Amino acid sequence: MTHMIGIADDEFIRGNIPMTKQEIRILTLTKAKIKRTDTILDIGAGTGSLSIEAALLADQGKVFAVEQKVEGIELIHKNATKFAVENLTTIEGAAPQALSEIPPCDVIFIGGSGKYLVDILNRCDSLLKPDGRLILNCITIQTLYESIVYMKQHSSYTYEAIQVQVTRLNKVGPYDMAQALNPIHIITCQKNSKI
Ligand SMILES: C[S@@+](CC[C@H](N)C(=O)[O-])C[C@H]1O[C@@H](n2cnc3c(N)ncnc32)[C@H](O)[C@@H]1O
Repeated sequence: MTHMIGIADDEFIRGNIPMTKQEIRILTLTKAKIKRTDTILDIGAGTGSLSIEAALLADQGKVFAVEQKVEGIELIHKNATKFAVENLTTIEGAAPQALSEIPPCDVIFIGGSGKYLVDILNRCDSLLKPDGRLILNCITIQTLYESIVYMKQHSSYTYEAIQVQVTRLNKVGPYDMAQALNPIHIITCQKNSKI
């Protein structure tokens, strides 16, 4: 059965690793246009919330979840077990070095890159199939800027970007109080097969 995206945040097992929130996850997965047989790479997979939903959508494909923190890897394993996901492989280590064994991909997510963004983008460029999609979730302005500059310098891509800032109404006693989540930029990059 096709997975309906939008698992609630509190359904995931969480620790001290920042997790992509439900509303951002929904948008990110929608932009990726995942097909059931896709091979997907999630760089900076954190708790695995995005990887898990991607794996449920690509139930006849594969997801590779790359995360540099041991706690994240443990959380991804726990969440994969909780959601009965069997088509997900974790890779512990920092990109781009940790990407040496990844096969060609239909979809790549970058949710964390540290100081290595351009090297990671170069490696992703060699991994992404023609017509593949690369989706960046940018928390910092530097990641946003470097990614846009990279895409402008590489004519094999077209891209669009949005800024999203979600405010949830949380229950506080008898009240519903607005509580803002961090703004984020989502860049959707499409690799063209014809240039
Ligand atoms: C905002 S979190 C990602 C959240 C994740 N999408 C989720 O749903 O839980 C960013 C993650 O990227 C990881 N990270 C940062 N740079 C990395 C790199 N170069 N290679 C692998 N992981 C990296 C961090 O350890 C962190 O867990």
